[in-house]
Amino acid sequence: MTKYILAIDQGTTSSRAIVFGGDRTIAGVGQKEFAQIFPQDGWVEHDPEEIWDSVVWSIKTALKQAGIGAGDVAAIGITNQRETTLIWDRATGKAIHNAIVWQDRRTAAYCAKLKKAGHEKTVTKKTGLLLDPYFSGTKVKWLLDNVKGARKQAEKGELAFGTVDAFLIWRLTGGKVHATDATNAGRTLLFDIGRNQWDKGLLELFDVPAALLPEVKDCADDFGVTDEKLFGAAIPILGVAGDQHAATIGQACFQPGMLKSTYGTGCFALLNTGTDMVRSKNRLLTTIAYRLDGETSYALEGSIFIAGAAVQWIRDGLKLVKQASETGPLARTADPSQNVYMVPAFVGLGAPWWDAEARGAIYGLTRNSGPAEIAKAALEAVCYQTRDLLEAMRKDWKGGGDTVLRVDGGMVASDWTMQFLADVLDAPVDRPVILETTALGAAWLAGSKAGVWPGMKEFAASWARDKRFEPEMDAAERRRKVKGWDAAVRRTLSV
Ligand SMILES: Nc1ncnc2c1ncn2[C@@H]1O[C@H](COP(=O)(O)OP(=O)(O)O)[C@@H](O)[C@H]1O
Ligand SMILES: O=P(O)(O)OC[C@H](O)CO
Repeated sequence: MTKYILAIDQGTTSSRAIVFGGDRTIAGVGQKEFAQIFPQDGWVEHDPEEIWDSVVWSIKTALKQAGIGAGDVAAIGITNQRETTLIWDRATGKAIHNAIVWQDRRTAAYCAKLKKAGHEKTVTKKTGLLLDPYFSGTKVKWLLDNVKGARKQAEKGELAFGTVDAFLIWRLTGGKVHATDATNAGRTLLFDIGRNQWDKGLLELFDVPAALLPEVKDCADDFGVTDEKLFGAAIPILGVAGDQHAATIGQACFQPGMLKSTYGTGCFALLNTGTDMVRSKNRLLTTIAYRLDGETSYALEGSIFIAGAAVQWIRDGLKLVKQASETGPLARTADPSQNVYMVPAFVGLGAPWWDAEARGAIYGLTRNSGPAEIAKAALEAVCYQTRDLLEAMRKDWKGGGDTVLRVDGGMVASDWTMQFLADVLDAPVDRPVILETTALGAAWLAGSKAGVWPGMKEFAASWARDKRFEPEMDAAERRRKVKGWDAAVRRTLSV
């Protein structure tokens, strides 16, 4: 029996497909970036066809690189940028509008209105989330209200809503399956994470017809088979999880108290709290970590909207470097006597501030400040923000944030950043050998379901560390730096 597993990692800036061999090493990779569309201040969109084309291209490339055909693949696992919202026509499979990306703030005023009317408490109780434009619910309403004829069509059952996973499942199965998994459903504002079902009251509040919704399945489940015409053979889709949940799995954070943080476009820290649905008193989110065999494990989550995106801005916007990897070495050359802080609130601030109207700022510039100081401030900002999240976790859950932080995502390639992270957290930071933890998590879901990969225990035991970063900064210096950061954030908040 074939043991190859194909993971599709559909991220914010690129789509990746990775073929894992039976020994869980990478046999082939395909990756394609796609356009970020910014129609207005605070709006972010993706072209659904570009997402689809980049996924198909990546799959074909990964299979070719691995030297195998679709018939050699035992199963597919899908993981995806979460919350990004699509609505498509069930008859044609065509989306009715560009995808509205998780970073998009167009529904900020509507969220503020709902908050003012006192709805946040109920919403948080059911969903573990907050009334913020980040999540899908208000994006769905925006599409139904702003695309001509959409609401009528939705009510007649002619349209389908989904996050990117559901859209890909629909396309991959040739329109046969309309399904998502519990982790993705849990980010929509429409799903009760305690009762594990779509919630009638929330659908009414956000004015979303039930006819739009996908079926919600476990993370390791039967999501149909790919249309044979696509890759030459039908492949079963057996695993699905939002990317941060897949990274939690890929990092083997299966025990309560284990913590991971992923540094891609944004940064997302998840603390496994087991079957305990911990309620945050510090504006963190309660989220489904994963749902396996009908049993739900929960996590506390801190979400930062801009991490690697600040590095991209330094590369593409300011053109201070040619490659993202040059930012760490550049930061190393910065003048240590300068106190430059960047608060990268390009699309508002996420946890624990949740300020949709805040915008980015740089403080402490002098005539001597240059590219090195700005690059350093951008990398440091990601670390300070992680500290803010961990401080909140420590308050919310005994033992929360006191363990080693397992890190992954594009940015963790920067040793300089990881050392500064350990320094400001005053905690060890572990970087694993396999940095593609998100894809690995999706592959494990599919591989274990297919019976070709080991169960949770054996998989967790195979997690291997590449490098541990120990804190080296002295306490007084840490306090001084964090104080400066706190002041910079205060000056950036919109209210
Ligand atoms: N060596 C590096 N130093 C700092 N940032 C990096 C480095 N390599 C990649 N990045 C940043 O990491 C991000 C890409 O990470 P990735 O996990 O692929 O993101 P996503 O899944 O959100 O598309 C980019 O924003 C890029 O700027
Ligand atoms: O594309 P990423 O890796 O930054 O992840 C996006 C998140 O899932 C958004 O919630």
